Amino acid sequence: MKPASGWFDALPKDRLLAEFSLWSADLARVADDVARVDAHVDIYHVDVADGHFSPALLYFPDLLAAVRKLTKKPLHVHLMVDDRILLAQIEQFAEAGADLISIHAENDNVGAGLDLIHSLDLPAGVVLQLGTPVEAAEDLLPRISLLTLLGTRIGVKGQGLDPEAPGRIAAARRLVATSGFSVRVAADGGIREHTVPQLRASGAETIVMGSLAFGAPDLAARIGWVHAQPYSG
Ligand SMILES: O=C(CO)[C@@H](O)[C@H](O)COP(=O)(O)O
Repeated sequence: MKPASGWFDALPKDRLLAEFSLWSADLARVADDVARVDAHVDIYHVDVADGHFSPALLYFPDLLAAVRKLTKKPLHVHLMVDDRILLAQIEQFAEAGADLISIHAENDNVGAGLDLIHSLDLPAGVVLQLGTPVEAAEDLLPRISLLTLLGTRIGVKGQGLDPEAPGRIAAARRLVATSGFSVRVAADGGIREHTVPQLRASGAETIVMGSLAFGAPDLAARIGWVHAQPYSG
């Protein structure tokens, strides 16, 4: 069973949450960017990619440990890594200060990974790539706190939202509602001014913001706008 995830359960449920993707921070000045945006962040999103499971190479445990010293806000680690290193990476990122770890449903070791995350007393999430049926998450719902759906190809930023993404978010919300488990649904990738209302209307409860957050001309106004997005489902 999943451990109690106090901080995650305590986040507001009546508004869209802003996850700030540190991949889109100024990577030469991460500390400056964290100081600049911290007051507006609900959760930091930390992409970890190994160049195999995902084409990118991103973040590593010592870097997360350095970020951990910069903020008290929650750190959500999204592991896009091969099965050969998945379990070791979970342990290392937990040790480095992750508050929530998400792994991919496409990993063969997803069950063992969720067990390990729970044994480290952390809430767990599962992420689905675009081509993976939403129903692949059904049996995992009792064991997770967050279900994230990629809206773009894995490991490439700056892409537009896939047209199937809003429908997949809606399907994920229906799956969670039918299950009766307490799992939030997140949208990751393709988060733009014109896609946020669509994703929220489809049921997204958190969005992973890259350039839309770090490049905002008025960050307070933009996050206020995100928090105020209506959901009528
Ligand atoms: O994982 C991703 C994109 O797939 C995000 O974490 C990136 O940070 C998004 O950056 P933008 O494309 O929104 O600028």
